[in-house]
Amino acid sequence: MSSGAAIEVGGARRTFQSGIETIRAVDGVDLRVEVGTMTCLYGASGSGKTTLLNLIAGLDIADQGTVRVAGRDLSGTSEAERARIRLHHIGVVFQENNLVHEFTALENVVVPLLARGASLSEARDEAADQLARVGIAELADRLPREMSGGQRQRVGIARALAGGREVLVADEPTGALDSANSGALFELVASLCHDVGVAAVVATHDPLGRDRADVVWTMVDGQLDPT
Ligand SMILES: Nc1ncnc2c1ncn2[C@@H]1O[C@H](COP(=O)(O)OP(=O)(O)OP(=O)(O)O)[C@@H](O)[C@H]1O
Repeated sequence: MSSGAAIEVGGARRTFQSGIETIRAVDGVDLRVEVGTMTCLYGASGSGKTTLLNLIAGLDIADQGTVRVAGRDLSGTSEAERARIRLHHIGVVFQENNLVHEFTALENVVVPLLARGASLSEARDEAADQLARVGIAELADRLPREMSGGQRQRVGIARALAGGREVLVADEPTGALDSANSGALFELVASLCHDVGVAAVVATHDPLGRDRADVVWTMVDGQLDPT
């Protein structure tokens, strides 16, 4: 397995203007996430976790500093270019899994593979492999509403990593799960990092996530404190 940094954030700042108030949501963050490791961002509500994850996922751009993900510098890139980088390298999972309700588990995972140019049969084969990797091969033909919250999040992770994306960005992925399902989901993310070489950064309030992570940072007022 290769080593090195999958994510390198240097001196990143993101401010928001709210009336006359300037909010420093991310205030000079340096963060390095190695290939094959899980990093947990812990911290109170409003401390800046989502804003930082959005910078790493290329959903937003830093006002200052650099954000390099999978060897690409996201600063100064257009939205279209960042969408292309996400399609190939960065999978994103949210608290609400954003699955397409009318599609089966397999079809949800097929979608990004088709967008990357795979044929339908290649995409179906790979999607089945991805579902097996997250432990729900037998649920391939179920609709999201026919699955538990934990199973739906597993489909979300399979979709996020489909096509060999090497970086996983997860924002409160267990926010809607009970503790048994949360523990199992964090365990899955850790094993994808350690066994497959994914680099994951996970924002959570859940101590179970902190327990599974290789590296834990606490975010306070837009800054990172080592834990
Ligand atoms: N688009 C925006 N416009 C103005 N302020 C924003 C915007 N996005 C975030 N903020 C502010 O930036 C700060 C950090 O918010 P952020 O959502 O990153 O925190 P968080 O740690 O993810 O919180 P939570 O755990 O509740 O999701 C907060 O003060 C928030 O109100």
